[in-house]
Amino acid sequence: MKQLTEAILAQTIRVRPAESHKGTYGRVCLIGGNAQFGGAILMATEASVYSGAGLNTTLTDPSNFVSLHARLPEAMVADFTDQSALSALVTAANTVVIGPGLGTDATSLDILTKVFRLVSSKQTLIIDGSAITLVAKHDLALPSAQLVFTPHQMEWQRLTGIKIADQTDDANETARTQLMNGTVVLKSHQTKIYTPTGSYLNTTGTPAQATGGMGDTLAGMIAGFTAQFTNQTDAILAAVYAHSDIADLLAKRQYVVLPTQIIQQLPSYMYNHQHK
Ligand SMILES: NC(=O)C1=CN([C@@H]2O[C@H](COP(=O)(O)OP(=O)(O)OC[C@H]3O[C@@H](n4cnc5c(N)ncnc54)[C@H](O)[C@@H]3O)[C@@H](O)[C@H]2O)[C@@H](O)CC1
Ligand SMILES: Nc1ncnc2c1ncn2[C@@H]1O[C@H](COP(=O)(O)OP(=O)(O)O)[C@@H](O)[C@H]1O
Ligand SMILES: [Mg+2]
Repeated sequence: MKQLTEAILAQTIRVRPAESHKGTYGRVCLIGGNAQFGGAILMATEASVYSGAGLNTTLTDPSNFVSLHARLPEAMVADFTDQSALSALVTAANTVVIGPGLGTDATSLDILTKVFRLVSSKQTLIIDGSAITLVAKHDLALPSAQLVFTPHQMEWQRLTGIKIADQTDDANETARTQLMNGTVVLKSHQTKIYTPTGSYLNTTGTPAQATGGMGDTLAGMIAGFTAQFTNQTDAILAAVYAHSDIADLLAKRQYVVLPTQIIQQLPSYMYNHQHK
């Protein structure tokens, strides 16, 4: 297993060409946030916007529209039960993220299965939070897209049946290949990333990050990075590294680091780590 270092940032985050526009930096479609978990999709969306994705649209429960717009006028919104909006927005996206705060009821399952039918092989699909639990519970067939699963250890246990104590590198890599030809970001105090081209250990991170919404924020960052940077594996690795590196920087002076504080740091952090 290779260790991730700061080199992944310069390898991934490029100086922006002058001759470019919002369309150059990708379209992200984020799906989640039921009436109970609006904060999750709000943080994921904010992380994608602040990572620099060119256009961001959030499909969520309408009860979240006002709060989302009040915090984040840059993002567009649509009702996640509106079939024609879902269809148009998912098919137009470069990167789709589904799951933060989606919930696991019949409506959530219906949305997830529709999204699985809509995505195609050129798109990156990030499956997080409730969407992972739904795939596990209903044994859903996976679509042909560039798949990225972002489970924490309990979600990985649900998905693979491997108990947390038995989640060794060999078992995890075997389970990844059985599941799909995609990437697994297995989140814990030492996050590991299993990709078709190798496995990586994240070397950044702090217990100051152990608070609700931290993974929702990572899912949004992975969306923002994959939408605008060409190499999808590097984009995932750079997002994982940056998410926890920013937390480490803040934790030098803070007992707890909030997901929204990490998001606020993204534009300056990326400015400091961009490369020609
Ligand atoms: N503000 C919000 O709206 C929030 C919404 N959330 C959403 O709530 C839904 C349920 O997700 P949860 O993860 O809370 O619930 P889950 O029931 O999926 O998992 C949490 C359980 O897993 C256990 N666990 C074991 N190892 C763990 C590890 N390494 N990391 C994290 N948990 C571990 C925890 O102790 C806990 O009992 C998701 O859709 C998620 O996106 C959460 O992100 C919390 C914040
Ligand atoms: N003790 C810790 N050390 C380092 N990182 C942590 C620690 N606890 C949690 N994290 C990170 O916080 C995030 C938690 O993700 P997740 O459990 O999905 O949160 P949520 O669903 O509440 O948003 C992951 O990126 C994980 O690596
Ligand atoms: Mg989560």
